[in-house]
Amino acid sequence: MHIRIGTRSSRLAVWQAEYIQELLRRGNVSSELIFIETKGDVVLDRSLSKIGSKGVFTQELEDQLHEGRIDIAVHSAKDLPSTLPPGLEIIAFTERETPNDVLVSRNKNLSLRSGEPFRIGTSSTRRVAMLRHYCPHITTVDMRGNLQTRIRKLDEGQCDALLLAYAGVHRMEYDDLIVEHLPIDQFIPAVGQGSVAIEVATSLAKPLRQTITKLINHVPTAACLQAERAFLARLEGGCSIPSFALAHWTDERTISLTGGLVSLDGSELIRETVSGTSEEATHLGRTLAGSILELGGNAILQTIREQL
Ligand SMILES: NCc1[nH]cc(CCC(=O)O)c1CC(=O)O
Repeated sequence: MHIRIGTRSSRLAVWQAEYIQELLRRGNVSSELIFIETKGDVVLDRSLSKIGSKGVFTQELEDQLHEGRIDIAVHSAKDLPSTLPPGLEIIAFTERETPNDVLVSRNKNLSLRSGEPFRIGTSSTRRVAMLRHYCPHITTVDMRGNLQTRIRKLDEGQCDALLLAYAGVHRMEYDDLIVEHLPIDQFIPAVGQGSVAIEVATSLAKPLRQTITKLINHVPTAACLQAERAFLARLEGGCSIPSFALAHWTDERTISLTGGLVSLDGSELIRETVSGTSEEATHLGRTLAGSILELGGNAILQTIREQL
């Protein structure tokens, strides 16, 4: 068995693809990497919400899946839209890395808790809105590009710190630059943060599919992501809306899902927690989205759509 893996060529994408190669190798499955550029890699002068929220980092890989030039596409689960195009599906999610966000800086004394004003580089609508909500003394600077590019911009003095997913910072071995771990009960991450997803064409041969799922899929993570992604799908939002959700799997096969929405100006933050069995994961996500929309989420989304 040999698998052609499609991946973007940023260092984080390659780390993820090589991690998948290693999981396959443990099951004696050989593989090769095929590098594919996406719009998100090429267009760096516009914010993601302006390029068009859906599939910015996934479209070109999906085209290659459809054409049968690659067997699987590897993505950060966070970058995958909540609804996939017809003919494609996700068959595995890797075990999730610690999901929180971290503050990255050359200045060890910086802290969001101190109340001191400083500038944070980020292009995430969620992070900007959450900072406005929890830390109004902070200024944000719009900043696109992969991790290496952002750290270069930090070093050039375009900002004093970056707000990033721990998963990516750790995988790129920038742990030394972490000056603060953000509290997970306030700064709830984006749906899927910290897990790697495997996307395939629904036509992929069954034995291949079963082997991949067996070697790569982490059942508790997959159940959590199913709940989180159902939440996101119901909000019909990609990365351009400031939504957040994180599910926890407890040993009794129970999932607890916390998530919500924050208005772009940070003035309103709506969040709720629901729990149920892992079999009801999709239902949990939809239920959470329903109550968030009712509790004021509809109005927040309406305002955002008018501004985009
Ligand atoms: N939006 C880009 C992106 N997609 C996945 C990660 C980090 C790794 C992960 O969450 O799997 C990042 C960078 C970041 O948000 O800091």
